[in-house]
Amino acid sequence: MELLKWSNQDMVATITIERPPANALSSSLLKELSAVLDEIEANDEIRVVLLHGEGRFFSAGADIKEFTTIETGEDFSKLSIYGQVLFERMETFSKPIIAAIHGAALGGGLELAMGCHFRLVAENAKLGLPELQLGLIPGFAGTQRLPRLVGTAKAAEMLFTSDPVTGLEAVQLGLANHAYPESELLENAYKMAKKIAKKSPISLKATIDLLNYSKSEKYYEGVKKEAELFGNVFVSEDGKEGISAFIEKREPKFRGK
Ligand SMILES: C/C=C/C(=O)SCCNC(=O)CCNC(=O)[C@H](O)C(C)(C)COP(=O)(O)OP(=O)(O)OC[C@H]1O[C@@H](n2cnc3c(N)ncnc32)[C@H](O)[C@@H]1OP(=O)(O)O
Repeated sequence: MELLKWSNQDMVATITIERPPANALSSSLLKELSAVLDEIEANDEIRVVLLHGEGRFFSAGADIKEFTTIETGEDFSKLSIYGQVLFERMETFSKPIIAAIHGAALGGGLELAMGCHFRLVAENAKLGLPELQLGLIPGFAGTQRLPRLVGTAKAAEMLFTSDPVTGLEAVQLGLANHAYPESELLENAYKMAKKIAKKSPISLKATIDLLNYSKSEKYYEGVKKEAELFGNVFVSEDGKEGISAFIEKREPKFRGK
């Protein structure tokens, strides 16, 4: 593994995202994550998974620079489906997965965290789905998971404005379970993971299976539609403008085309 490392101690697997400077989720990183999940799934000594990021951020989202190498709307839809399927696998995984978020979880980074069973955050972390700032929309099921966690109106505000919430606000909204000073986040996350690891893996798996029944058919229809529209927005002029503006570090000018 080049972009992730993982270790196993006390029946807790800790996965660390290591892709400086922003832990952006390139397609290779997503493939590595899938391979790590295969290994963890097959390892009976692991009962809980803790996911966090090395460096300044948990993850600043999908790799915006890689977007410039993708040409067709169909290929963007394929990328969207790849992330959706991977994060669905996490939410339906046989072992609990906890995200420990410091710095920022933005765009695909927050979508990755929302694919975990719950989130623990640093008080000053920033969590948001800023894709509309890029002339795009979320594509890794964020449009469906965010409203389930924070309600439709707050999700609409976060999406329309692109403004992130802090770790403390995320707890008030139900997006995260607990907030800690950044220096104490990992220690507390690990403590909770070890507590969960003492439970029977059979009842943990059964609980995860049952929690997933709270997702309706509409949820899955929404995820499918998201992938289709994700492809559409990328081939719009505004989508190209938003990505160029990010790379050139300037404000985008959207024209509705
Ligand atoms: C399906 C999923 C879709 C998506 O996820 S779309 C992406 C959604 N995410 C975003 O829009 C977040 C974009 N990033 C930011 O807003 C900011 O960055 C941060 C708030 C994370 C950090 O800001 P600051 O502290 O001022 O640092 P900095 O100079 O902007 O970033 C440091 C370096 O990291 C690169 N970077 C940041 N985010 C991404 C990204 N998502 N993809 C690729 N590169 C990224 C930058 O470009 C820069 O790099 P350099 O030093 O070479 O200029």
